[in-house]
Amino acid sequence: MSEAVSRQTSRRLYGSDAAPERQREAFRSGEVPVAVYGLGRIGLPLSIVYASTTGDVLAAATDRERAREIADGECPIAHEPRLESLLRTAVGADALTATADLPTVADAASVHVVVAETGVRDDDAPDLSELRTMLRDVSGGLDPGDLVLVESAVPPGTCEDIVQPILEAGSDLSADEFGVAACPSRAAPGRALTDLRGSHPKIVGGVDAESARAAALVYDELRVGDVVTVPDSTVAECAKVIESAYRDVNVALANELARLAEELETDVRRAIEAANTQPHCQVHEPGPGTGGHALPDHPYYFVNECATETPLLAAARERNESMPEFTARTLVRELAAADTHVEDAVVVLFGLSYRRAVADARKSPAVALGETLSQFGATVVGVDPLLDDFSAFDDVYLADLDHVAEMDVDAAVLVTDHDEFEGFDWGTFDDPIVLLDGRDALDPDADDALDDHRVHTIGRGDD
Ligand SMILES: NC(=O)C1=CN([C@@H]2O[C@H](COP(=O)(O)OP(=O)(O)OC[C@H]3O[C@@H](n4cnc5c(N)ncnc54)[C@H](O)[C@@H]3O)[C@@H](O)[C@H]2O)C=CC1
Ligand SMILES: CC(=O)N[C@@H]1[C@@H](OP(=O)(O)OP(=O)(O)OC[C@H]2O[C@@H](n3ccc(=O)[nH]c3=O)[C@H](O)[C@@H]2O)O[C@H](C(=O)O)[C@@H](O)[C@@H]1O
Repeated sequence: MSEAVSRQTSRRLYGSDAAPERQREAFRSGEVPVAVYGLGRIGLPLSIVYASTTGDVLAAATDRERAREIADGECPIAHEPRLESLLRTAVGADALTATADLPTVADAASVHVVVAETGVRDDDAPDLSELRTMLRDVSGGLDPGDLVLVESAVPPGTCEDIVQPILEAGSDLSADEFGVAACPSRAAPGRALTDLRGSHPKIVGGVDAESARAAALVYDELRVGDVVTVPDSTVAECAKVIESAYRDVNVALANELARLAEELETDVRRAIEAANTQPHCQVHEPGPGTGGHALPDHPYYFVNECATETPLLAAARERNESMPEFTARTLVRELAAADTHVEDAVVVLFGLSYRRAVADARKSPAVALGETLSQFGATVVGVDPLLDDFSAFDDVYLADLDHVAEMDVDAAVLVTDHDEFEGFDWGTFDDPIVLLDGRDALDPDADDALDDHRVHTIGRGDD
């Protein structure tokens, strides 16, 4: 094969007959044009990891405003360490080109990384609408030898049954002319760049062996962590869903055990900690519920998409989804013990995001908790120093942390234990309040300011 053709094939990885080292060199040098579609919580950090590896990535957003913002080096994602500075560096070095011109991007790239939001709809059926649209955009510019890497979390079988057919239909190519691999992101918000660089292995599964080979080469160059190549794309998709389902079941176990604390009149949290000193026992932590993009959604990829019954996964979902109401009813009981009726109560929710250190209220337990307490007649106030989008909280008044102590408060619930609450002076409330700790974040023995308040911790039946 002539040098020109060989160099041409080194622009493309899927089916390339260039020597593997030549392919790696072509990828690292930016000769293999890469596009990342979807510049959100995962896609934007990922595009920066690509930019720092290849020196030239096309970052494709649907939203022209977001593309302009990123092209100007402005970072739309908060609370991701180093993201803002690395974005400015990548844009300044012309290593990252942000655009909303999707057809041009799709034509230019030969590695297409798709990071569309996925999840389930209100009826808990998979919602792949954003991914389908993104794939149609990609298919318009797909060429023989291109490789599509699906980073989104999707139901098992998606790459074979949905991704490939959409790409074939939109490109007039046959499935054996391009590669598709499931490469589900395992990054956690708040540490996305660290995780994307390789804090744990990257799972890769191709619709065929050549897709898997090319995808593994890309991630081996991109990351310091190991690449785990599994037999096919469905196995990779399944692994991601299993991770979330395992965590959901484990948290559901912790929450179910926590509900026993009152009856047993014991410290179930401490008992879990003691049980976990056994290497085969790793029960997670009880809390007021489970939010985010994974635990509330991914188990339904099995429960609602498989004909085979999965009662354990369904039960875990039910247990975790009922924790906000359990938390609300526990608060009503504690208020009554303090001679306060919930209808007369002003209740402050500390932490509205779905977990600590993130600014994201997606399916946060605080949403259901606020709604339930409002239905019980309470006046509910929310405080979250990280969050900037409060659109999920219809029934909740918002307050700043600095002003909440000036309010006439009857109760407070620690829903999400942001670090920003650690220095809060609980002594600034004029009168004793009911204080429900959903995250075992308070320490009455160490903090005298708590002495005047009626403190109860979910999972503790002896406090
Ligand atoms: N957020 C998280 O904690 C994690 C999410 N994931 C998975 O990563 C995937 C993406 O999640 P997020 O980044 O949180 O979603 P996101 O909603 O923050 O980002 C998706 C982005 O894609 C853009 N977009 C939609 N259609 C597009 C198109 N046709 N072309 C270009 N851009 C388009 C949207 O405007 C948005 O900015 C999901 O499958 C999720 O399950 C995986 C690990 C962690
Ligand atoms: C298997 C796994 O650890 N998945 C991670 C998870 O991250 P995510 O940001 O959703 O946070 P998380 O720590 O799982 O917490 C989810 C929810 O569950 C709650 N939670 C979590 C752990 C626990 O012991 N108790 C508990 O109540 C959290 O408060 C939160 O409301 O989901 C991410 C995702 O896929 O969206 C994934 O990339 C991350 O690696």
